[in-house]
Amino acid sequence: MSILLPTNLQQYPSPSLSTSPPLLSPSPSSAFSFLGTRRRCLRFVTSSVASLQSSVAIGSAPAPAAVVVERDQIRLGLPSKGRMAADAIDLLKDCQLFVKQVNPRQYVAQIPQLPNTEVWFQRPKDIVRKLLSGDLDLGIVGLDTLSEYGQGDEDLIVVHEALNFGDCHLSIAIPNYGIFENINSLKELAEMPQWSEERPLRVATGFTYLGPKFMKENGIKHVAFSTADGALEAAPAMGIADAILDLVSSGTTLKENNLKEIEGGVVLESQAVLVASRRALTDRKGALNTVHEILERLEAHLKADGQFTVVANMRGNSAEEVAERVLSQPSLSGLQQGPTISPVYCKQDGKVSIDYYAIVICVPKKALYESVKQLRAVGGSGVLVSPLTYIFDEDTPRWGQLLTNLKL
Ligand SMILES: Nc1ncnc2c1ncn2[C@@H]1O[C@H](COP(=O)(O)OP(=O)(O)OP(=O)(O)O)[C@@H](O)[C@H]1O
Ligand SMILES: O=P(O)(O)OC[C@H]1O[C@H](OP(=O)(O)OP(=O)(O)O)[C@H](O)[C@@H]1O
Ligand SMILES: [Mg+2]
Repeated sequence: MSILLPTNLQQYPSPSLSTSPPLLSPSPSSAFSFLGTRRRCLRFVTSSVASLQSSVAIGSAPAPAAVVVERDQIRLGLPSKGRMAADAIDLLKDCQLFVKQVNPRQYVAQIPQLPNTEVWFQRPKDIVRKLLSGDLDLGIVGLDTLSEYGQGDEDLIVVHEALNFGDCHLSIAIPNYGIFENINSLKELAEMPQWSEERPLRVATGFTYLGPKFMKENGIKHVAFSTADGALEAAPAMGIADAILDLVSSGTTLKENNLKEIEGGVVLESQAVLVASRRALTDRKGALNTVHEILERLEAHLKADGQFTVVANMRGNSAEEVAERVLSQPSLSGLQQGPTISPVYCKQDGKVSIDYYAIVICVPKKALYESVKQLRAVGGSGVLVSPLTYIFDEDTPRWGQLLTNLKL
């Protein structure tokens, strides 16, 4: 199986973990479509071809436009540094997938539990770019980065959309003073008389794809974007911009810079996602199996992570009667399955009898105290609460969705 790569984007010519040498093949026209990221690749290849053409002039063989790399290893991209890096590794660890990185400056690592998979540490935006170019097969990044740099490319498939870390949202913010003091919604902002073709609303953002797209979708015409690499919240006070479009999590940076969010100004809710290249899943041997295993582990862990196991004793005449009492409680009646009820055998005066039943239920962490109160209300005692590590269902719903998406 093979993936097509622009010639000079092969950045890992001899990775110690790869076994197969690169093979040559013609480039498909689809390899460089309308996307910005791909346009960058195209420029790269075009200049490479130009320099190769001059070498043709002095007698070398004509160069192929693209290279197909066959490799046995599935490549998973993880953030090399920044907010997402440690959390991504921790999440995998919680799924019993241990990333063995010899030292933090080494950008390749292995996961012994997935022998056909190698981890490559990259900046999040480069993970998306390399998924598109075929240099990576899977990746963990924020949905914001995926949306900004993936630009809706159909080759990118979100396999798990809620990895439970990196929560933030991409939002428009404006000053909470001056002409903006009474502006509280995107509609009000758009309708301000100040903006015209000559003097548009100036927005500073690092999201130069999502920003204009959002404004266009919301019918905001007189708008101009500028960009910077960070500390965007300074732009309005510096007089460089009227508004900013940036990520917000705690809201502290906005507050400290006298900025406020506005109704209708949220472009995207984001958290970490597992993303795969469609081409890799359909063409690369072993990729689908690897995704299945990672997905099963993630789902089992993430589902369990939000719940506790609760065990309680309950006096009763029969298991059915105890079950009815438990299920009469509003917080407990929504249980997907269960309660599991087992008789507790007691020996009294040489006779074995059943006076109590042990009930086992799983409850959402947020509903724990309410559930305990309701258990007590129907006669529960000796309530034990323990963390749940994994819940393996019959199959993962996301796996079914993935197969449908891949038309498999
Ligand atoms: N408060 C936040 N600010 C920025 N990103 C956040 C925040 N909270 C969660 N995130 C997530 O973390 C990602 C950014 O992580 P980090 O800043 O390490 O990335 P980066 O892409 O390396 O940034 P840069 O290239 O600007 O240094 C975002 O894409 C987003 O998904
Ligand atoms: O809502 P908060 O919790 O305050 O977080 C939001 C801020 O964090 C990020 O900046 P970062 O720390 O990455 O700095 P930078 O913009 O200078 O790169 C983001 O760009 C916001 O400025
Ligand atoms: Mg910032």
